[in-house]
Order: sequence, then C-alpha cells, then structure tokens
Amino acid sequence: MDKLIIKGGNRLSGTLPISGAKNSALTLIPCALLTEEPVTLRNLPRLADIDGFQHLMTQFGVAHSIPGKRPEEFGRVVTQEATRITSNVAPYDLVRKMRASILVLGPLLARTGEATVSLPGGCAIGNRPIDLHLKALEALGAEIELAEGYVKARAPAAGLPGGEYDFPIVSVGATENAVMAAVLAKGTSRIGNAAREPEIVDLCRLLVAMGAKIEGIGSSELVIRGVKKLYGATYKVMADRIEAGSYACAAAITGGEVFLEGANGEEMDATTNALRAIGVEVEAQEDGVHVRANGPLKGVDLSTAPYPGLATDMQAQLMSLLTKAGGTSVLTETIFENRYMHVPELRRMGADIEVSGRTAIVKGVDRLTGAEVMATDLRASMSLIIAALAAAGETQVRRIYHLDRGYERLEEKLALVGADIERVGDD
Ligand SMILES: CC(=O)N[C@H]1[C@@H](OP(=O)(O)OP(=O)(O)OC[C@H]2O[C@@H](n3ccc(=O)[nH]c3=O)[C@H](O)[C@@H]2O)O[C@H](CO)[C@@H](O)[C@@H]1O
Ligand SMILES: C=C(OP(=O)(O)O)C(=O)O
Repeated sequence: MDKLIIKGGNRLSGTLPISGAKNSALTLIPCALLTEEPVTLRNLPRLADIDGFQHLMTQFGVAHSIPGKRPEEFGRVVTQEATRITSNVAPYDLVRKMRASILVLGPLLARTGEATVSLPGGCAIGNRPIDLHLKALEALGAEIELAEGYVKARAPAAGLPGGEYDFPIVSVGATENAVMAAVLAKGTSRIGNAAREPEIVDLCRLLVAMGAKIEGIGSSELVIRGVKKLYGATYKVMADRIEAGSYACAAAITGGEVFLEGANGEEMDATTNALRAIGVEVEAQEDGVHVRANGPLKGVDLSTAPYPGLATDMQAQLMSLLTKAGGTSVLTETIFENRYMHVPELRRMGADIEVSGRTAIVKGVDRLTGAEVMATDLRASMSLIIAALAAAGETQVRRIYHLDRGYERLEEKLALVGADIERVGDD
C-alpha cells in the first residue's frame, strides 16, 4: 500500500487544473444504460471510482471505447454503448467497493423492466441507507423486494407508469435514481424536495441532450415527461467543485495564492463564502477561481446543509484550515452521523478540536506538527494533507487508496504549485 510523505511549510503558488467531478461522472456514466446509442463523456477524471464504475457497466454488456488518439492527460473521453443489455444484475463484489453503484438501479429498471442490485452497505462516514431510492422508485410504479442482500426491482409489463414522490429529506443519490428511472416512464412524474446539487443539474442536462423532457432543472421540484426512446449524446462532465474547494483550503492554510483553472465559482458559492468569512480572498473568474490568503485567518461558525448550503464533502477540509485560524470555530455536520473521523488524526498533529455529537469546536493553534496519520475516508484524507502542508516537519499519510477514489493525480497537482509531497510504497 502506498503512503504520502509531505514536508510542510511551503507556500503554494501557481495554477492548479481542476478535474471533472467524481460525483457528477458517477451519475452520468449509468445514463448510457438508457439508450442503445453511444454516449460520449468528455472530461472524465482518472479515478479509482470511475474505473470501478466502468467495470461495473461492462457487467451489463456496455462496450467502452476511447474515440480518437489524444494523450490522456487530465481528463479522459470515453464512449459507452449499451446496444443490448446482457445482464441486469449488479453483484455484491462490484457494488461493495463503491456506494454509487446503486445508481444503476433506476436506469436498468427503466431500460429492461427489471434490475437486481446488491445492497451497498454502510461506510466510514455513516449508515447510508437506500430506503429513499426504493420509495421513490415504488412511487414511479416499480415493485421492490429485498432478498439475500439484494434489491430486486420490477416494472409492470408495459413499463414504469411514472408517478409523484416528495422526498422527506434531501437525497442526492435517490433524486438521481428517480430522475434516471422517470425519463423513460410511460407518463409524467413529479419529484418534490429534489436535491438541487450542481451534479443533479449536470445529470439533467445530459439526459435532456439525450432527448429527455425535464422541467424545473436546478429547482427542488422536477417534472419529467417520459419519452419512448433516448438517443446518444456527447457531454462534458462539470468541474469538480469539491476538488476545487479542497485545493482552495490547501492554498489558504499555506498563506498561498493559486488559480483553480476550470473551477466554476458559482457552483462553489457556499465554500467561497466560508473562505471569505475566514479571511481568504476568493475571486470567481470566467475560466476559474483565484484564491489568495494574505492576512490572518479568523475562526467562523459553519454548518453543512444540502445545496445551496455548505457541502458536507467540504467539512473536513475547512476544519483543517480552521485549526490555524484565530479564535474558536464551531462546525456542525448535519448530513452524515459519523463524519468526524479526521479529528483524532488532526489532534495527533497538534490541532485543538473537541467533538460533541454533531458539533466540533475548533480552537486555533499557532503551530501544527508533522506526524504519522491514517486516512479513514476520502475527504478525511484530504483534510490530513491540508494540515500536513502547514505543519512543521514531515507527515506520513497512510491508507491513501481513499484519496485515489476522488482526487486525480493529487501529488502531481500539489507539486505543481510548490508542495513538497511524495508517494512511496508503504512498509
Ligand atoms: C457519489 C455521490 O454523489 N456522493 C455524494 C452524495 O452521496 P449520497 O447520494 O449517498 O448522499 P445522500 O444525499 O443520499 O445522503 C444525504 C442523507 O440522506 C440519508 N439517506 C439517503 C438515501 C436514503 O435512501 N436514505 C437516507 O436516509 C443519508 O444517510 C444522508 O444522511 O451526496 C452526499 C451529500 O451531499 C455527498 O456527501 C456524497 O459525496
Ligand atoms: C462521500 C463521498 O463520496 P461517496 O458518496 O462516493 O462515498 C465524497 O465524495 O465525499
């Protein structure tokens, strides 16, 4: 297993390219199941999760090709073609490694009338049930059965009729599954209290490019008129707002100045507002976001919330930044029940953080020190790297396979802006 060795203290400066969004790509890829025509995605990030999802897609008979010959630098172009679905079963072995695999349920059901998908199970950040995915699909007319660790979903012989569902709480994944199932339904569907995350907008835009009829895109009420058939399309995956926010925190904690090339300022408004409140200068430009930390960092109170609120996927990284901010900060995590796994590791680096239930109280310290730490999940891993960049001495981050799920060429990008970071084989 690899580990990262980071020597802290370098001020980050320069241009940092932002990749395609993992969480968008993971819902755009299964859209290829909805049509027999080729769907080409541009700007796909090179990530373990994307490779894993593409592997899952081959299970259903989806063919992949890379059109043209271009160097695979940042961002890939991949065409998927599901001329014929050869299986509608997603087995445990492929699903357990990646929770987002549940996103094949809606499209498989819509295209073939049946889908059998392994229950994904919990993960480090929380329990993460899928009850809302199933309730929404039932409301659209599916029959659902749970047996032997699998979800078996079936549509009536004539296809899903479509229907109405109001989510009791906002769920990104369940909204995505419902939208992907509704686009090929016989009738019209209405999804209330839908998630409004930019990744959902990206999903709807691809589906519209494929011929879907969706109203209310970007709002919490989606009305979807089912169509008989969807067509092929070519679509560019949006920039990763969480990757961009993570690197903004990394630059800020070093007192640095970076240009996040390709980032979309509007989509990361809540993060940029938090950074500004902390005392970091952030300017959204047409082709990216400029970040400059030029003065003392101030403690703030932050609470995560569904979009347009502050993303839970940014909580750990902002907490790292706040360990060096003056005064006391209070962070409240409202989305996942166990998303403070980074706290004990940050404490090992000298941070002063107390957790009580959903709240973390962070008292700024003058100095963080390098230590051997363990990554526990994707964003927790990034928070340790952010702290390491500002810590005195050397930090070793183990279990970095979590990072490879969501940060494309992390050490290359950070080195590009001056970080002293190296990936070595673990002993
Ligand atoms: C691949 C992907 O896009 N992952 C993102 C997606 O995850 P994901 O789609 O899994 O997250 P959800 O929005 O569904 O989860 C929000 C909350 O709803 C709960 N819930 C969800 C579904 C359900 O059927 N029942 C239920 O109770 C969850 O446990 C959680 O407490 O949105 C999260 C919230 O922004 C992000 O942190 C993840 O990075
Ligand atoms: C929690 C995350 O991802 P996933 O839903 O894929 O586990 C994340 O991206 O921070």
